[in-house]
Amino acid sequence: MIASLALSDVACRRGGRLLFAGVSLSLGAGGAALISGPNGCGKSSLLRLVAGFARSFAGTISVTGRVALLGEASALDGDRRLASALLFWARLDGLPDPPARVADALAAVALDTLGDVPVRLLSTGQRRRAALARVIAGGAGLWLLDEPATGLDVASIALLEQAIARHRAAGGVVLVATHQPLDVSGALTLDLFAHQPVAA
Ligand SMILES: Nc1ncnc2c1ncn2[C@@H]1O[C@H](COP(=O)(O)OP(=O)(O)OP(=O)(O)O)[C@@H](O)[C@H]1O
Repeated sequence: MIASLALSDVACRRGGRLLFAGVSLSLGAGGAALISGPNGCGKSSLLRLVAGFARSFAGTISVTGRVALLGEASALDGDRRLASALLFWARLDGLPDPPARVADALAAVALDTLGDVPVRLLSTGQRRRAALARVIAGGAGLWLLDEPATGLDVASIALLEQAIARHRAAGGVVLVATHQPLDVSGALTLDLFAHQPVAA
């Protein structure tokens, strides 16, 4: 799996306000970083910059490999059955054997018995795990996970941590914005609060 991420002196401006500046980070194969900081300091905004959905105000961002963003919305069709909704995206990803990829991803998040259930009927935590299954099945090298543990029970948090560990062992890279402590061994930590601009 090919993946790397390098941020150099990145600054972000939203709504006319500088959120953070001077953010640098380098992650190679198997690397991980946990982004922390109070509400509104720009964690989600940083992930969106890396995903290419917005432009940084300053600095450079370089990404190698495909990127998957786990955000608030799962983008899974609520009317489709879970396995079918995942299959839709897995086919678009163009990787070999999409049904097997989906089955493996569902097993990884312990939703393998719910593949026939329409997405809209899933519970909050199950929907979050379904979104993670989509990331797992997609095979992207760089995972951008925005509050992936929100709504998850203890067992599901362990599954999330295992999925991250497996992804890194395969050479993947993970950038996680989280308020909750997660067991991600050897992860770098990035406290965005420390990068808030100093008032003039
Ligand atoms: N499109 C936008 N236009 C203007 N301001 C925005 C936009 N998107 C986000 N913001 C502002 O940028 C700031 C940072 O938001 P962001 O969602 O990145 O914070 P966060 O650190 O992820 O917060 P939380 O911990 O609450 O998830 C907030 O004040 C938000 O209102």
